[in-house]
Order: sequence, then C-alpha cells, then structure tokens
Amino acid sequence: MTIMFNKPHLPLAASGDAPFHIRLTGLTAGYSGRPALHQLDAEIPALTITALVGPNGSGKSTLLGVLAGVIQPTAGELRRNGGRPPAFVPQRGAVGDALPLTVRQTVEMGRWGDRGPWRRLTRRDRALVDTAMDRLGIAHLAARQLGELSGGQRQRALIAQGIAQESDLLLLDEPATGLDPGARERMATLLTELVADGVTVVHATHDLDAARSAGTCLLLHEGRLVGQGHPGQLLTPAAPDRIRRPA
Ligand SMILES: Nc1ncnc2c1ncn2[C@@H]1O[C@H](COP(=O)(O)OP(=O)(O)OP(=O)(O)O)[C@@H](O)[C@H]1O
Repeated sequence: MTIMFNKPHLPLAASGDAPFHIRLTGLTAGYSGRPALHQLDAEIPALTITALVGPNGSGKSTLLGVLAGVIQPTAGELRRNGGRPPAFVPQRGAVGDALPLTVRQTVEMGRWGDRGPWRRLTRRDRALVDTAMDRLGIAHLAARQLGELSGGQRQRALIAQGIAQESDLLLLDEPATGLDPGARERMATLLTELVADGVTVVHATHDLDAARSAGTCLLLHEGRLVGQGHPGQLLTPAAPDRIRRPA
C-alpha cells in the first residue's frame, strides 16, 4: 500500500537492505490543521517488534493512528509492504468500559473485518477466537461482561481481539498498562511469538524494559523523531532523562 500526499517526493532515507514493513517519508499529521507529527522519516522493519517511546504528548498514539489508517497524514508518504488491514488496539481508556459485550463477543469482533458485523462465524473463526483468548489467558472469562472485568483483564480482551484479526501488522497502544508483572512478562513472550508467526508488531510504551526488549525503537519528542535504531544503542542509562527531556 502506498499513500501519497501533497508534498514533493522526498528521497528515501538510506537504510541498507533490511526489509521494511512500513516506510515513512516526510510524514506530517495532526488534528484540525494542527500538526502533531512533523516531517517523520522512519522505517518500521518487517517481522520485528518496534517500540514507540517518548514523553506524554510526543505523538506516539498519533503515529499509531496514522499507521492504522484512522488518521490521515496531511503531507509526506507512507509506504507499506503488507497484505491485510492492520490490527489496531487503542489505549484501553479510548474504549467504552460499559459496552454490553461479553469477552467472547469482544474477541469475536476481531473477525468482523473478514466476516461482517454480527454475521455467523465459521468454525475457523471460532477456533481463531479460542486461540486468541487462550494466548491472552482469558478463556475462563469468555462469558463475563467486559464491563465487569478488571482493567488488566479488559486490556487482555482487547489485545485478543487484535490478534484474532490475523493481520500481518499489529499496532498496540500501551498494551502493558494495567498489567501485573506476570502478565507483562507473558505479553512480552506473546509479542515475540507473534513475530515468529509472521506478524510485524508496533507498540507505544512508557515501559523502558518493554522498549529494551523490542528489536528496534523510534524515539519521539514533540512530534519529531529524535532517534531510531536498536534499543541497546538508544535507550542507554541516560535514556529515562532523555525520554523525559530530549535535547
Ligand atoms: N483528538 C485530538 N485532538 C486534538 N489534539 C490531539 C488529539 N489527540 C492528541 N492530540 C495532540 O497531539 C499531540 C500528540 O498526542 P499523542 O496522544 O499522539 O501523544 P502520546 O505520545 O501518545 O502521549 P501519551 O504518552 O500521553 O499517550 C499532543 O499535543 C496532543 O495534545
């Protein structure tokens, strides 16, 4: 997929031969004419976990929205080497807690893109839903109402819905928020397994441990890309300070 915007064609950043899933060139995007991302040149490698890191308001969620196709860039280019529509799991706070849905119905909605809303699911759809709930450790909660769950349980249901979409691009906005340490560890393992299954994962995070275990990292500050590369090089011991107040 290539989306072109009203901007002169910019040369692509030199990046070696590493395969990329998404390449952004001079990408600008925002809200009501106010840019929240400025002139981003970045690559998201294929079959890797990419962590989006930066202080509050630096543009991580906006970038995920652009990658998901729900926020349209105003300039620049987004090129994607991918097949299926991205699976986007927004921050839990952005999803109504009082929706009258069970956990199973919530995860089943991940199949709507293929099947259509409220249509009968196939045997394979149901198996995918079962697998997604198993992977998030919420199978025992299948019949519970979403609104009755704890924050961390609800978060896992939403991530299971994203996985059930079977996309080759999974976008997660702060997936570890509200998870206890054990669930965080399982989440990290799950993301690694998904990559092995052929999924490119991008997640926004304030958790430096999660960012350090990513394959690559994009560091944002005030809507600008201030670093990209391996977390071991970017997230040095001085990083927490730099993430709060990049130079
Ligand atoms: N719906 C919106 N309408 C107008 N401005 C917005 C909207 N959402 C975000 N912004 C602005 O865009 C900028 C980037 O916000 P964004 O939510 O992308 O940051 P973030 O890095 O994800 O922050 P956080 O870590 O707090 O989730 C901020 O200046 C914010 O005020």
